[in-house]
Amino acid sequence: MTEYTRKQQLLHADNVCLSYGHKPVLHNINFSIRNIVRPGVQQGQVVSLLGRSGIGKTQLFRLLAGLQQPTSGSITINGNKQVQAGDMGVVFQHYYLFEWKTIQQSLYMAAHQNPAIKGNEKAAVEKWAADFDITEALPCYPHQLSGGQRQRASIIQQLLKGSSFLLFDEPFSGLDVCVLDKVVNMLLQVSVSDELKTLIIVSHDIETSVAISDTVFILGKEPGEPGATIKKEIDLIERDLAWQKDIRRQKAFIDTLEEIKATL
Ligand SMILES: Nc1ncnc2c1ncn2[C@@H]1O[C@H](COP(=O)(O)OP(=O)(O)OP(=O)(O)O)[C@@H](O)[C@H]1O
Repeated sequence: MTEYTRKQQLLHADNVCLSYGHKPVLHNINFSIRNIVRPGVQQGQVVSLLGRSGIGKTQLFRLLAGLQQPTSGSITINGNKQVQAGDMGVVFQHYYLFEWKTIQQSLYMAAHQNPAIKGNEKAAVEKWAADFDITEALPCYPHQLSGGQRQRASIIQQLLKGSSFLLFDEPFSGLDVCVLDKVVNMLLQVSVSDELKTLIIVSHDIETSVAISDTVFILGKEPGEPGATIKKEIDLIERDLAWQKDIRRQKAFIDTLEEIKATL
């Protein structure tokens, strides 16, 4: 069993509800993300929020990103700070990039927003571009890139801004198997780049999400309930399913997928 402790609370959703008029969408959402500490290992957090289509994932994503306010309840980060737009690096499903700027220009712009790399913006852009194999794409405009390259550029853009939270909307959808592997490795690399870095993945791809996460939250709703809520939290570290290569063939992994499908 991997040795680890969950330390201070990095993000806390407290009784979050969201309604549109009389239509409740999210109801009493409660969960926390804590800092994982492993002796001798630099380790960030990778959390997945899973749920079936139409359950409210996008709405919760928008609340977490601070793009929308809950009808009641609160989402706080780093102690007691109410989350606001800009607090989290947000990687949207369609990888928004400035179409009129080259990738290099967009990445420099992101780097200039991060005081921690002031004076070293060029080196930082070049490093991430090399690490994620898009050096050749730097002089190109977004429309000249493949979907996978756009996605990597978009992730680097958020990384350069230096936010401790990165929020991903369906990062695995529409990718072929080879690119999917690259993206998974990239996310894992990002998650260990800083102990306090937290990746939150909102997805309906159960298998890939479970394969790279340490914790899974399942959003669900029973008939008659006023909105979707967190039905289950699965600690994948406790089950010895986190940070493992070739986990997908293990029985415990397959059983966990079945358990999640039954909860959705
Ligand atoms: N502006 C709005 N007004 C009223 N209802 C809305 C509004 N936006 C979203 N909804 C409702 O909120 C619910 C959840 O939608 P949401 O897009 O979050 O689902 P989802 O889990 O992301 O689905 P998918 O996986 O299919 O994208 C749906 O019933 C949707 O109709």
